[in-house]
Amino acid sequence: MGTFGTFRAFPTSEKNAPTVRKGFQHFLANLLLNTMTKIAVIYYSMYGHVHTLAKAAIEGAKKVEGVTVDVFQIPETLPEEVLQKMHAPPKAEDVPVADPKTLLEYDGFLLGVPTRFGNFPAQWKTFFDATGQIWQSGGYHGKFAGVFTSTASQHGGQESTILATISTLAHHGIVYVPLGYAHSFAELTQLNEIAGGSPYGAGTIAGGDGSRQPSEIEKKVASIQGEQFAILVKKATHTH
Ligand SMILES: Cc1cc2nc3c(=O)[nH]c(=O)nc-3n(C[C@H](O)[C@H](O)[C@H](O)COP(=O)(O)O)c2cc1C
Repeated sequence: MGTFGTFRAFPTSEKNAPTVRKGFQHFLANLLLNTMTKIAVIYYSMYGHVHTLAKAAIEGAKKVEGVTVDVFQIPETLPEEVLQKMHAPPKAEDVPVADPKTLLEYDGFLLGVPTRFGNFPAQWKTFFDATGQIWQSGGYHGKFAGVFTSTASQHGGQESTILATISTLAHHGIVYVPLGYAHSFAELTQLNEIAGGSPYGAGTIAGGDGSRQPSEIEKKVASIQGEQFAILVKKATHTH
């Protein structure tokens, strides 16, 4: 290690060779990572529905070569006592909690946003409200975001919840990426069964008591959204 023909790239000795080798491997890994498109799937989920859609979106995004996908959850703002009264199960332990600064490293975000009165929840609002400094410095400017959602009822905010996020994205200069119909026409227009989702983004319908789980169609749409979002962000950010 350290020599290429007669050229000595690193002043290595037998003793420091392993350290130099490790450093070089680290350098190569970083170089590779910098050529990758980085996507973060960030969600808030009180009862697990949005988390399930997030997993499907991750699966879709991971199909795209040259893309890395990380997952984060939005910090809870409600006290444990209130969560218990709301019958909220414990949060996923294997998903790190998002910090606004962490997101600076990513090219695109897929946001999982369950509805609250057709709008986004206070947990998401609190997270966005802590991004003032990043907003001032334009830290998120030019990044991309897609949004998926969950509602209790069929018409309780599948579209409006996603539309409500757009003002925040606009202020940050984040480019909103809709799902559209091109790759999910059959799923979004079928009338054989009740399903969430719209051209604005994937969605699930949880039911009034939260007992309905994301259906196969809804998970498929979330996966399509993840994949198409990853393809677009990759195209937009790594053109060389
Ligand atoms: C305060 C509050 C307001 C809600 N508002 C609506 C609403 O306007 N429309 C609707 O369909 N569901 C509404 N819901 C139901 C949630 O959207 C539903 O519990 C959520 O989508 C489930 O996703 P999760 O399991 O990922 O938390 C509301 C729930 C709460 C707690």
